[in-house]
Amino acid sequence: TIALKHGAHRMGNRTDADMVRWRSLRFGQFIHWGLYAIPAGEWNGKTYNGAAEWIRSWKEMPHKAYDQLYRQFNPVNFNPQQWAAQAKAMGAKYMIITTKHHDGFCLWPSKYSKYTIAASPWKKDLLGPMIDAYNKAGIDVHLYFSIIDWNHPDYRASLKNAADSAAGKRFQVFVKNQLAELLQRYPTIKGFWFDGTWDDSWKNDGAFSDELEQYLQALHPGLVMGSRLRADEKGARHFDSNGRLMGDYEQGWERKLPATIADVHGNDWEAVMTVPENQWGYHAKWMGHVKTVNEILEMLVKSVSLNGNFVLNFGPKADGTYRAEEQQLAAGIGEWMKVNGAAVYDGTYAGFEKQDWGYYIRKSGTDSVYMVVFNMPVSGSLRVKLPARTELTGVSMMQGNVALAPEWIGRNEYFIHLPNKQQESPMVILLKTVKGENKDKGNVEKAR
Ligand SMILES: COc1ccc([C@@H]2N[C@@H](C)[C@@H](O)[C@H]2O)cc1
Repeated sequence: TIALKHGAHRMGNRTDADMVRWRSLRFGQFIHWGLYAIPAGEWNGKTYNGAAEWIRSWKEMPHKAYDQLYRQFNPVNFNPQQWAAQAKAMGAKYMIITTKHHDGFCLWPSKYSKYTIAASPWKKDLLGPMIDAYNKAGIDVHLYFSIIDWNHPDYRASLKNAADSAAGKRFQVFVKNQLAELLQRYPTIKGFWFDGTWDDSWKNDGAFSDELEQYLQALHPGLVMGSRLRADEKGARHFDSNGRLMGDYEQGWERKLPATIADVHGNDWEAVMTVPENQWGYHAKWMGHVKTVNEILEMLVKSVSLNGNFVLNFGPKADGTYRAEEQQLAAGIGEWMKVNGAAVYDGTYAGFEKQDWGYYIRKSGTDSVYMVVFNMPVSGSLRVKLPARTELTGVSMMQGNVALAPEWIGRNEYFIHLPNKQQESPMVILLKTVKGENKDKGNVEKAR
C-alpha cells in the first residue's frame, strides 16, 4: 500500500450509534430547491434540455440575468409542515435539502454571503422551518452543500497562479465558516451531503478536505458524511489511492444502482435518484421517461437488498408547492410502505442466492428474511434456495399474515406455491429461519 496522510482513516464500516441509525433508515427524500426553480428550465421562450439546476451554465442564460433572479424568489405557498407530512406519508425516514447549490444562492441568511434568502422578497430563513417541521415528523435532516460556488468571487476551478492560490485560500475559509454556521444554526442535523468537489482546486488539496471533515466531526460528533467530500493527497476521490473508501458511505451512486452485492465491496452506500431521467431542480417540462411507483419501489427494495440506502429526489416549484406527478408518486409509494415498510426499514443483505422473482432482505441482525416479489413466475411458484446451515421454520404473506406451506424439492430448496398469481404491486413474504442443519424432509414438517 501507498503511505497516505490524507487517505481513508478507518478500516471497515462505522459502527457507532449515529451510523447504525443512518443505516436503519434506508429510505430518504432529496429536495432540490433554489433560484433555478424560477426559470424552471426555460428562458426567452427556449427550453433548456439540461438539468434545471444547471440552467445558469446554459449559453442562452446570461449570468447577469440568472444572478438577479433572487429579486423574484418569494415562495408564498411554502408550507414546511405540509412538506414534512408528505414525506412522512411516503415513508421517508430522512431528508436531504440543498442549502446552497452550485449557483451559490443560500436558502439560509448566512452572515458570510450577501447572496442569500435575506436579500430576496421572502427575506426569512427557509432551512430552519423545514428542519423543525421534518424533525417534528420524526424525519432526520441532512444538509446538501455544494463546494462549487459560481457566485463567489474567490471560487476557482483550478489554481493557475499566486492570485488564484490566494483566492482559493480565502474561499476555503468561506467554506469552513459557512459549514460551521450551518452546524451552529441547525444543531439537530445528522449529516452533510457534499457535491461539486470534482474541480482541480478541490481535488488537489486533499489535506484541506481531510482537515475539514475532521473539523466538522469535532464540531458535531457523529455527523454522517459520504465519500464525495474528500480527496487524498494524490487527488483520488471516493476511494483513496489504496482503494479504501473515504468518508462514511459510498456516495457515487447518482442516478444508478449497483448490480450485485459484489459491486458494493462491503461498504455502506447510498443511491440518489431522479424521477425523470435527469432533473433535480424544478423543470417545467419533464422530457423522456418519468418513473412509476413500482419502478421506484423496485429501486428502493433492490438498494436495501444490497445493504444500501435509497433517496428519491423532489424539485419543488418556485412558489413552494410540488408538481402533481411528485405528489402522486409520494402518495403511491407511501401506500405500499404503510403495509410493507417493515421489509425495508432496518433491512440488510440477506445472504440468500438471488432469484428472478425479486429480492431478499434480512431484518438487521435477525433470522427474519423478507422476499419482495416483483416478477411473478408463470408457474406462480417461487423458488427459494436456503444458504448452508439454515432451516426454514415459517413462511407467511405479509398482507394478511397468511401462513404458506412450502414444498420441499430436495437438498436446501423449496417452492412456495402462491394462491394467486395476480399482482398489481410488489408482494412481500416473510421467511422465518433458524441456524441449523439442512435436514432433508425434516424441515418441511416444521414449515407446514
Ligand atoms: C458533472 O455532472 C454533474 C451531474 C450532477 C450534478 C449534481 N449532483 C446532483 C445530486 C444534483 O445536485 C446535480 O445538479 C453535478 C455534476
